Amino acid sequence: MRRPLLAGNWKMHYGVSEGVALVEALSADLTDLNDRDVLVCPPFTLLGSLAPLLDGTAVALGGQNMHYEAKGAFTGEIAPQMLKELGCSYVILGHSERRQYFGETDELINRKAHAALANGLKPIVCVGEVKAERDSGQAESVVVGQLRGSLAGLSAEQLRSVVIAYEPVWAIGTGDTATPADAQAMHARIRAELAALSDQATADAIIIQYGGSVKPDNVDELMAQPDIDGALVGGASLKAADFIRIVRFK
Ligand SMILES: O=C[C@H](O)COP(=O)(O)O
Repeated sequence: MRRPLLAGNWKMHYGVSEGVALVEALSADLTDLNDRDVLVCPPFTLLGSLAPLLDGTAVALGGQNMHYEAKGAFTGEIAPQMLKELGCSYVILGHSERRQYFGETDELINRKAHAALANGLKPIVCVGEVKAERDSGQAESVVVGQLRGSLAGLSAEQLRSVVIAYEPVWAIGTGDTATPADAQAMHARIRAELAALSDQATADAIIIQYGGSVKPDNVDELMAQPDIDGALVGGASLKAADFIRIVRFK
């Protein structure tokens, strides 16, 4: 009943010509998808060039971050409606790189989540523990705390438009993936927490993506887990053939 969402987070990679070539390859191939959703989140500077190319295709467009205010003196920031105007339907919020390098807190991510929903953008709210937290047995409590903080004050109806991305930080860009069993266990814990924050029917409707070194050779096993509903893909989303294979998980 949940429709898988395969998303590519390009992070700070590619200029316009490389981005155009990548989305042309993706949209030319991914024409026959009727049981899954596909999303690319390029740098802000590419959105205006890529939006017209993706219009009418199966590939949706998203931002990698945004500010929660509608406008104002916030040098270097992007407002929700600026993403909407450029054709974005999703926005990644609270990616671990935003938390780690730019000091984003659950409280800030929560403000952004409310602003995204108020502006008709589906937030992909990222959570995940660092290695030391996993090694000391704190992974679940860290992730639950991030969920409670980032999703505070959202109604059940709003939660149905939220996507959660569980990304263990130690698995990002390292080639080290959580085992399918460990990932499934955390996804089930996340879903239980979503039910506690709303109700079971709402929790059962929410897409929970896994992220962290998802590749063509491990996607099938991850996607076979009952609570893994998609992937947030970094490195492997930069190559058309790899991302297409991930989207076409079996
Ligand atoms: O947003 C994507 C994640 O940070 C995963 O990145 P990765 O696939 O390069 O490990």
